[in-house]
Amino acid sequence: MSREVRIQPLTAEAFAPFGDVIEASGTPDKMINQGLCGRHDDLARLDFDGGRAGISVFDGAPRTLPLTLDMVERHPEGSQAFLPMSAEPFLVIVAPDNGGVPVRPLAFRTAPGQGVNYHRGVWHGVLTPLSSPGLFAVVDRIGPGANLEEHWFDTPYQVVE
Ligand SMILES: NC(=O)N[C@@H](O)C(=O)O
Ligand code: NI
Repeated sequence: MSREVRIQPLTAEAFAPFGDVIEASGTPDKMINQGLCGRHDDLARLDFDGGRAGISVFDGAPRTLPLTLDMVERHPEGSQAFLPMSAEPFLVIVAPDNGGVPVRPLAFRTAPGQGVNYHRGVWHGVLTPLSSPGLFAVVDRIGPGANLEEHWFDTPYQVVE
């Protein structure tokens, strides 16, 4: 079976088994600030078991395509959200789990203005900007323990356009 993974556009529906797409889509849940701001409310399921929520900034080096994907990781005790601090698309890679092992991954390209929240324990590729600046606000668990499990594929996948 081919080890090529084709990139697809990110949609909330396709990403739903893995997490939440964070974006201002459709009608705001409410208008605030004297009608000058639309609030798109409560867009992500957050989880920080045994810890607390933290906000960090990641400054990621941009990657080129095709991308050799040799590892995915997961955070057993918490969710992890990536909110781009630029309008540049980035690559989102996730993989279904089969008995504690990730199977064939999926790759998505975000649209400008889209962020993602990986649900607790979901296999994902590490932050993969596609251009500079690779700046992201990251909301994830701050607490004891590594909260990190890595899986290195015996044979890497090639993520392609
Ligand atoms: N290790 C770390 O903080 N970052 C990764 O979890 C990632 O998903 O990029
Ligand atoms: Ni992560």
